[in-house]
Amino acid sequence: MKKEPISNTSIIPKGGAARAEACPHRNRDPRILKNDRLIIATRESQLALWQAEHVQARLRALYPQCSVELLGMTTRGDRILDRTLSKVGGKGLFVKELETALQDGRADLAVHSLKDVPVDLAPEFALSTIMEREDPRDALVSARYAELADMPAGAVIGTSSLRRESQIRARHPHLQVRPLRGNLQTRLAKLDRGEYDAIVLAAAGLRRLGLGDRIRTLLAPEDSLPAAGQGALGIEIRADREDLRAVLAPLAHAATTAEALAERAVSRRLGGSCQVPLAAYAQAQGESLRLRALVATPDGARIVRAERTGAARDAEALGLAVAEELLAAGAADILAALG
Ligand SMILES: NCc1[nH]cc(CCC(=O)O)c1CC(=O)O
Repeated sequence: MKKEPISNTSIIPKGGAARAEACPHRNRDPRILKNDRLIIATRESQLALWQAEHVQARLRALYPQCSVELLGMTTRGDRILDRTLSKVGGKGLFVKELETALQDGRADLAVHSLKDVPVDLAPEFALSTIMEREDPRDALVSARYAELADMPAGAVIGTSSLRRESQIRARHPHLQVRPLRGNLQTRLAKLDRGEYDAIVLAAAGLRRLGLGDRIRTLLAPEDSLPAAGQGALGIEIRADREDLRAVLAPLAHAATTAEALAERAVSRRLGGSCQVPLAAYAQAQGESLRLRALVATPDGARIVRAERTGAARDAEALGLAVAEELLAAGAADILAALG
């Protein structure tokens, strides 16, 4: 296999000189944080930077004495722009370089779109914190069409997500689905150049970048069930950094955490690779959690769905139960056929 060049990294200067004081917790408990400086590893796409800066701002507000800086990195997933990611190795592509920075101590935490975090991390890493979710739905972006149902036969719709593609093909078999890659700005530019009649993107990314006005329609979960973790941010640390768990605890969001645990349990049980059109979407309401999931063939000819409501505190068990139901209802055959 060809060896990729090692990542180019840079400390991104932000908002003046770093302060050098010690970094106590609000309670001034010196055990809480060993260092006076926290470094956040992040990809350098605009969306990744927005997300890392969001975490940086939250941490600075919680710990004003502490210097919180970003370490920007380019991952393999960012460098491979010409191929559909599911064909070249899947989700780990966006995470690995950031994990290397955690491993060798160049960074303390990594901020990810939770959707891009593999369900099974290596044992030396931990998903310590799941933050409040943005709108988890998919969005239709188009200058020409307000609804998928308005698009005429042969119209071209862009997405490189097997999950989106199979659901579109199932309901709108007369449309042409063409691959669409690149960061958000690149994808929008391709649409604006007329390479597509419409594209489908996560609403969360568009909103975060102030591009919410590009959304024509939010797709209902019945039409485009979201991916596990879509719209949520996850913070990854080295599993042995107990000191950081308490530091990050105030950033966790209980309802999103329950939703994400249920959704990720479905992906884990079903093998969660990008090769399989798989969607899992949970909605917490008080103590209860409604979970919907599906597995499809890439052409959308078969879609197996399952839905259950359970207790939010048993989120992972709910995810497993829904996964078992999918398998029994035919997902096992679909997964076997995809190899
Ligand atoms: N797969 C890329 C990716 N990872 C996270 C987001 C959007 C933000 C989110 O879902 O949190 C996107 C873009 C997209 O799906 O349109």
